[in-house]
Amino acid sequence: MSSASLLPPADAQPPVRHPDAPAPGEPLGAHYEHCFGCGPGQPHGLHLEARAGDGVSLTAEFTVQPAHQGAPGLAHGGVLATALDETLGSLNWLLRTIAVTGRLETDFVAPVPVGTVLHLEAEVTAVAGRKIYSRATGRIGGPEGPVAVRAEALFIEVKVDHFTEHGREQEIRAAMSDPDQIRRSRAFEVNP
Ligand SMILES: CCCCCCCC(=O)SCCNC(=O)CCNC(=O)[C@H](O)C(C)(C)COP(=O)(O)OP(=O)(O)OC[C@H]1O[C@@H](n2cnc3c(N)ncnc32)[C@H](O)[C@@H]1OP(=O)(O)O
Repeated sequence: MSSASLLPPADAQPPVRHPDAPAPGEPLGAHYEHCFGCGPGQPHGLHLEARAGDGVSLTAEFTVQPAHQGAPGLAHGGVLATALDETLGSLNWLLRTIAVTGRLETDFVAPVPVGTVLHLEAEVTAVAGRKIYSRATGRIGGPEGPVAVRAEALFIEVKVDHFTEHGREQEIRAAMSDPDQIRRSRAFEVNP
């Protein structure tokens, strides 16, 4: 049961897939080398890999590593919430909207053992002004496997200044000076 702030208002609109969004089945790639959710440069990160789906939806996979434990042999709940947050956040790339998580509500349905491949699917359900409503499900072992986690979220559209004003200067400078234009833009999720 989600809280009232996650219910789209009456004037909400269906999401619109950006014409330049990656085709269904295409990997989205990491948006930032050092992102804990998807970055290849984080040794203990989730290394979550997302692929575009139809409309404003996607699928993602995350393999639970020993570094992600909470209890012996079981994934930490906060790590699972991170996987959901990352998956839901990646949807905004299909809208080409820069947005951050305002609210994330998670149901932990079943424990997730280390070694599990968590198969996630997510979709944007509605957009109302700067507010983007979305939901995700994570299943154990395969896309049709048993449900382990579910989430609903509200992302809020922001300007790139959100990152440049609040982030630490040394990382901002490094990301800004990346010669790869797409990587540089995606670090801040800016429309390249
Ligand atoms: C590919 C990328 C993958 C990335 C995946 C990971 C994504 C993340 O984890 S992002 C990091 C975590 N999130 C953050 O750090 C965000 C921190 N929070 C903030 O910076 C601000 O609170 C921010 C930007 C969300 C909203 O502030 P601001 O821009 O001043 O907007 P504000 O006017 O307060 O709110 C706008 C609307 O959203 C609503 N809203 C804002 N926050 C919430 C909330 N927590 N719950 C419900 N509604 C909210 C407001 O009620 C308001 O609604 P309305 O327009 O109907 O009045």
